Formats: sequence, structure tokens, C-alpha cells
Amino acid sequence: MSSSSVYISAPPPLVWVAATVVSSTPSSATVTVISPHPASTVLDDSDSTATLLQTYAAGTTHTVSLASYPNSSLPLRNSSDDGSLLVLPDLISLPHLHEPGILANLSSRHAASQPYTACGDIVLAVNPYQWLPDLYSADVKAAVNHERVFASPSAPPPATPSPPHIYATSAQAYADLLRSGAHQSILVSGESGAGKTETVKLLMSHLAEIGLPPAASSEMSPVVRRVLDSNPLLEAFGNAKTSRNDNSSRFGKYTQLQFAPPAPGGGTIELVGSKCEAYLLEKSRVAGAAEGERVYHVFYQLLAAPEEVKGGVWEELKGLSGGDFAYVGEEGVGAIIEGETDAAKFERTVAALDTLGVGEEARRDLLRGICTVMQFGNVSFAAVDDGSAVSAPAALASLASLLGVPAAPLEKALTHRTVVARSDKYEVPLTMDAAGEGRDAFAKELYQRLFLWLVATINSATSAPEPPRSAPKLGVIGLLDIFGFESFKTNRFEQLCINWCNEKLQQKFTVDVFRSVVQE
Ligand SMILES: Nc1ncnc2c1ncn2[C@@H]1O[C@H](COP(=O)(O)OP(=O)(O)OP(=O)(O)O)[C@@H](O)[C@H]1O
Repeated sequence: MSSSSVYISAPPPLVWVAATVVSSTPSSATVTVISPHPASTVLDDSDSTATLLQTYAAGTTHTVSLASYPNSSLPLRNSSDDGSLLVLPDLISLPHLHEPGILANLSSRHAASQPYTACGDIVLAVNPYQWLPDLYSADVKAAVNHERVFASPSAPPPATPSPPHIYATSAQAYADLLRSGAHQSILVSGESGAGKTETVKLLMSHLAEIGLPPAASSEMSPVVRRVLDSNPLLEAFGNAKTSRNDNSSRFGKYTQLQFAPPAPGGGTIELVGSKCEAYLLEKSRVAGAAEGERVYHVFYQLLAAPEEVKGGVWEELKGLSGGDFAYVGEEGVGAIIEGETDAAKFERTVAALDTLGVGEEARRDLLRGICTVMQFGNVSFAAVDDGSAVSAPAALASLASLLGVPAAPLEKALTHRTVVARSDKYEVPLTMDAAGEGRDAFAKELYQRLFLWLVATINSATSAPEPPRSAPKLGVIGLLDIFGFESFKTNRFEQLCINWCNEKLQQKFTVDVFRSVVQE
């Protein structure tokens, strides 16, 4: 092993360090650290990182035990002829494929503003956290489209193939649908904040315009506009700021883009609609958020709307802010999410509702529903002899007027549960805590129903009508964007569901990849 370039592992956060072997025995190796190296990038600015960096500074020598490395040997570094790190656009071409090799390749490309790397047919994206306009230019799209969709399958491959890109995935799905007519699916997976939602939006816009003639793509058709406008709307109601992502999707989304059957004689296929299925909305977020996080964006958007608009939704909302609602709170009010204020986002939400055909009255009802959910949180309870009673009568009266019911039966419903035994019904008083839990459950369910109503409304505005039985079927490209794996200070039932779902998808992916390798 002497004088080869390797990686040694150091305690996190400095996970892997590139080094040169100076001497070795069967059980240990003495190495000199090479620096700088992308795989030894500092992950945070804590004191422990600084100490580690000092310990593993370039030129320092370390003797490591080989026992903890697979096959008792240090992972070899991918090196070019001149000794520098070998960085390739496709991981599969790397001579040594292991964790530090993959990390070094991905981080070197990321540092060079190349966030996409191929791994065979799969595209790996490392979130650039800054808009790289050249990466999504019309020229990039045209090159990928030509290569994957428009070039004849029998044409020789281009001398310099386009670099790895998510557009290659969308173009390939489009080409396969066009050529075979078989439905396609693109699975976007990664940890929370990895960039899945942004990737899906980029894929969607690309898929929407591949089939259009170049001149037409600058003028969006009403169908495409509706399909793309459904994204900010779903984000307003289904996304929130978490400790990992300012615009985290708190639900899973499977969007089916529908394409018209190809015209006789081939050509292209055109986007004619979309249909979205939503899964597992994080209901617990309705009744408050952890420190530093927010409840759903739409709450803040509505509270940031012009006073006359707020008054038009609910007279009492005028002049109120987050701090006036127990579920919302003052924290997070005025946050700038993705460079835009909540007031600006509210305008976008209203415009998107408009595009999707939600009229003024339905919009008012929807926003009144949001007020109702918020107002639920202001109804507090006090313990009384035989159970609990509402201790905020004014808040109860407001809630009753929003719901359009009298206050007395509403109080009864919130402070009692009904037990049915055979043909008899009993009203059992609830303790103060149980009444609070029931109130929150009511608000969460109401929000979920508003959300599902919105999804159904979006679908009815965007779905293409099914062609008659005798006619060719619509082609579908499905895009799955589920919330990524997450681990917070306090993990709830939702985290269990989210992480379980991610594990299952990962398992499916692994099984499918192994199956395809076995078949080849
Ligand atoms: N291609 C990109 N270019 C520039 N910035 C990006 C890109 N992808 C993601 N981002 C940035 O990263 C943030 C997080 O991305 P995104 O919301 O897509 O993550 P996610 O994987 O969907 O997270 P979650 O699972 O929490 O919903 C975005 O708000 C955006 O600021």
C-alpha cells in the first residue's frame, strides 16, 4: 500500500480525509494528510470541527489501525495521472467506487457549480442553494432535447454528450413515452432540504415545453399555466418553514402529467393536463410549530394581506397578527421565505387561485376556513367540578360565528364526548386537557379537509378529460415528490410515517436496481 493515495476516516463532522500512505504493516498504516480536499470540507463552524481540522491539517502524519476498514485496507483515492483528484461526470466510470470516492467526486463537482452527476441512468443532485441560470438555459434544454428526443435512435452518439442533468431524466421519460406509449415515472428522493420540490418543478416545466415548437414555448398555454400555477398554491397550503428547510413540503405529492396521444405519423406529444394525489399531510403542524419553525405558510400570508382584504374575509381579522392566534404566534411573522415576503406570496396565492378558476366567493370561503382553524386555537378551557368549560367566551363566540353555529352547543361539543351504549347515548364531560386535545383534533381535521378540497379543485381545473374508449389513451409521466427523511429534536408520529415511507421507497429502488442488473 506504500505511497498510494487513500482516505482515512476521522470522527464526524470531518468524515473522510485524503492522505498518502507513507508505510504500512498488515494491521496499520502511517499516512500523511493531503490538503485541501473536498471530502474533508468543514461541515460546521463549531470548536470541535476547528480542533479536528487542526489535527488533520495538511502534512500531518497519522498512524491508523486497519481493523475498522472493510477488508482491512484503506479506501483508495481516485487519482489522475498527475496525482490530482480524478473527477468524472458519471460515478460508474470511477475506478474506485466507495463512500469517500463518491463524496469527493460529488463535492468537487458541486464546488465547480456542477450540481448534477450521473450514476448510470440516475441523476444525483447536490443542492446548489443558489440559482445557476446557465444551468437551466434554453440552450441546455435544446441540447438535451435534441440528444434524447429528436435525434434519430439510429444516429451515432454525439462526440461530446451533454453533461449530467435532471433535464436528461425528463427528456428520456418523454422520449420513452413518445416512442413506446408506456407510462413513465420519475422518483425524486432525498433528505429534507435536498431540493426535491425544486427539482420536480424544473422537471415539470421542462416536460411541459418539450413538445412545443421553439417559438411557442415563450408563450405559455392556459393548460401549462394552470399546471405550473398549482405548485405555488399547494406550497402555500402544504409547505412550512422547518429547522431544515424554509419551504419544506409537509405532504407527499404524486403528480401525473397527462400528454395527448401522438398524432398519426409521430412528431411530439403535448401536455394537456395534470392530476395530483396528496399523501400524509402533517396535521400536527396546524396546531403550532416547534421553536424556530412555522405553521403552514398560508396562515402568515393571510395575516400579511392588506387590511381591507382581511376584513373582506372576516371582519374581526382586521388589525390582527400572528401573536393574536395561539396556533400561529409572533415567531415567524415577517420571515422572508425564498426571497419573498408573506404579503407578496399572498398575492401569488390569490393569483394562482384565480388561474385555477377559484372564484371570489369560493376564495373567501377557503380563507374563512383558515380563519376558523386559527380561531379554534384561541378557545381555551378551565377545569370545573365535573369536567371542563370554555374560559374564553369571546373567542368561542367568534369561532361560533365563523362556523355559523350557536355558541352553546359548540361549547357542549368541545367539552363533552358522546358515548353510545346499545340504544342509549350519554354525554361524558371531558377533562380540561382532553377538551384541548379534542379542539386541536377538530382544527387539524378541518384544515386537512380544506387542503383536500383545494387538491380536488386544482385537479378539476387541470385534469384533461379522458378520451372516449375507442380513442388512444392519454400518456402519463408521474413525478413523485415526497417529504425527505428527517430527524428533529422531537420526532412525532409524522416523522415515523415519513421516514418509514422513505425507507420503503429506498428499498423498492434497491430491489429494482438489483433486478435490472440481474436481468442484464
Ligand atoms: N436547483 C436548485 N437551484 C437553486 N436552489 C435550489 C435548487 N434546489 C433547491 N434549492 C434551494 O433549496 C431549498 C430547499 O429545496 P426543496 O424545498 O426543493 O427541498 P426538499 O428536498 O423538497 O425538502 P423537503 O423534503 O423539506 O420538502 C429551496 O427552497 C431552494 O432555496
